[in-house]
Amino acid sequence: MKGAPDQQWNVPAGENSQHEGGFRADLAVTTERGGPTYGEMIEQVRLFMDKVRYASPTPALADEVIEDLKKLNAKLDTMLVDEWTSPSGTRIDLPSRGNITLPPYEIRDGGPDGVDATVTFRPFHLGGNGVAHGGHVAIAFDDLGGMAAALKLGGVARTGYLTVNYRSLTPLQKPLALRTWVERFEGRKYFVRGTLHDGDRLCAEMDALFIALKPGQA
Ligand SMILES: CCCCCCCC(=O)SCCNC(=O)CCNC(=O)[C@H](O)C(C)(C)COP(=O)(O)OP(=O)(O)OC[C@H]1O[C@@H](n2cnc3c(N)ncnc32)[C@H](O)[C@@H]1OP(=O)(O)O
Repeated sequence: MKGAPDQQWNVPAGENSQHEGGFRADLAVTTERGGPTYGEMIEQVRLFMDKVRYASPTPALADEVIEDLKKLNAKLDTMLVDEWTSPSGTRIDLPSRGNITLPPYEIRDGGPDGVDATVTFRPFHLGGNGVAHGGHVAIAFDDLGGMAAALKLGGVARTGYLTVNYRSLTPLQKPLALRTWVERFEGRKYFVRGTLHDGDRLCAEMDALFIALKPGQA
């Protein structure tokens, strides 16, 4: 499983990194932080969200779950770190780099020519009538579009705009092919395109602008 290409997609920051203080380029990428079972922990949280989305608990069960969750939250409270050193988002060996907030994806291939990923929307990504919520599709495009821009420019970029055209329904619980690539760039402006396919069927397309950040820019 891979949450980022082998090739480095973020610029390593040195002592005098220009990005220090901004939207940092030097994410502390690691496959060790959080330990060997961190991925399983994230998976269990996703599974819990799947259950919550569809569960109709009795009042007694809801109270029980609340008490259990309070205990778990109190445990994690003792281990909070800043966003730059949290395993969530920096574990490149895990789906979506271990980022609990993203739809889980795996990178099949990635470089300056683009990103080729497999994304699987979960039951909790339900929009309605058994298919994915459009907002979750946009999140997947945003992250993987940003990755394509980062790989092309060798730095970090923020989304200027992002348009999704929803061409057909996006299924849940099925590996889908998501591709993003830089179509062209002008100075700091990177025009990124993307597609999401279920087999041969086009589910959605992305047209986005990512803007390379200036040194120190947030
Ligand atoms: C691998 C992990 C990847 C993760 C990727 C995740 C990406 C994200 O989700 S980032 C979060 C969402 N985005 C944001 O919050 C960005 C909010 N906006 C901003 O911070 C700023 O507007 C920012 C940084 C994008 C650009 O500001 P700034 O650096 O001052 O650039 P600015 O001079 O205004 O614009 C640069 C060029 O882009 C153009 N531009 C800027 N915004 C837009 C826009 N929305 N539409 C069209 N053109 C735009 C400008 O017209 C200008 O063009 P030109 O050089 O031809 O005159």
